[in-house]
Amino acid sequence: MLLKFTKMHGLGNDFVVVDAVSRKVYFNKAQIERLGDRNRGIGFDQLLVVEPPSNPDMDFRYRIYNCDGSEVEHCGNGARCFAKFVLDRELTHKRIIDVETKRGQIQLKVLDDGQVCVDMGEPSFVPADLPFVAEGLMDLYPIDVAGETFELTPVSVGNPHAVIRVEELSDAIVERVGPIVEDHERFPNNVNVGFLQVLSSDEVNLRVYERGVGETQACGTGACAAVVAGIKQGWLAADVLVHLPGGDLRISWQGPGHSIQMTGPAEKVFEGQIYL
Ligand SMILES: N[C@H](CCC[C@H](N)C(=O)O)C(=O)O
Repeated sequence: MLLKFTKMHGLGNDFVVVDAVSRKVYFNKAQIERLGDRNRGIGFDQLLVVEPPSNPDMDFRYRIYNCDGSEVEHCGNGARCFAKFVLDRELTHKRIIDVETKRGQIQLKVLDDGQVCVDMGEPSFVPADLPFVAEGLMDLYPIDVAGETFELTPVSVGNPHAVIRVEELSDAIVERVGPIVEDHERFPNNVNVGFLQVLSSDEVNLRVYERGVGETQACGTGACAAVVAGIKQGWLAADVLVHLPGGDLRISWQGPGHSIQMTGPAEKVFEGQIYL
């Protein structure tokens, strides 16, 4: 089967996007891993599959797969690229788009400058919502990583995140600690690991070791998780500029009962086709 796709990225977090509205297409785990392989396939952090909605009140459904083939609940950078994709391909002419994902319903607004504002839904700090194995509710959760103790804030943005505040964002800590926490037994479904350096109450540096991928140049849900964790801990204000290796995201959260708002770019790189 000849598969047509669009290669896109959000701040260097890269995607292959497939239109499964015009023509149904399904992928098995092995196909996703091969397509995602940067040496033997196309290469991507995530595969995004755009489908018709199951709920008639929604405009689309889109499925998200990490390059290891695992299907996940939410993808912030992917949501922005999804919005650009469906407008570019004239699958819709709406600039406010309602979408079903595995985590639930989200709303995307395509702004006049081409940036996309995403209502990312409400976060949860309840360990069971990630899931994260914990004796009870705490502010910060100590976790043992190869004999060293780190304090983390568990956050669900629909997908699971462990946010660890650090004084310095060294390669060593991301490369050493990221893989161990991502696969830690206290996260039964694994976890995305964010390393947060607070510069001021409204500006941070962030690196994310993503579940099922490794470190990416940017992580939208990771930026959301880091900001709401910082607000919960009293480190951050309601509107934060997040510097990621691939660029900046603006994240806003007005507190419990409110959705997180994320605004950022979406870029198309090329269109291609490949035999599955
Ligand atoms: N690796 C994530 C999914 C992609 C998230 C990231 N690319 C984003 O922009 O939010 C997970 O397994 O939950």
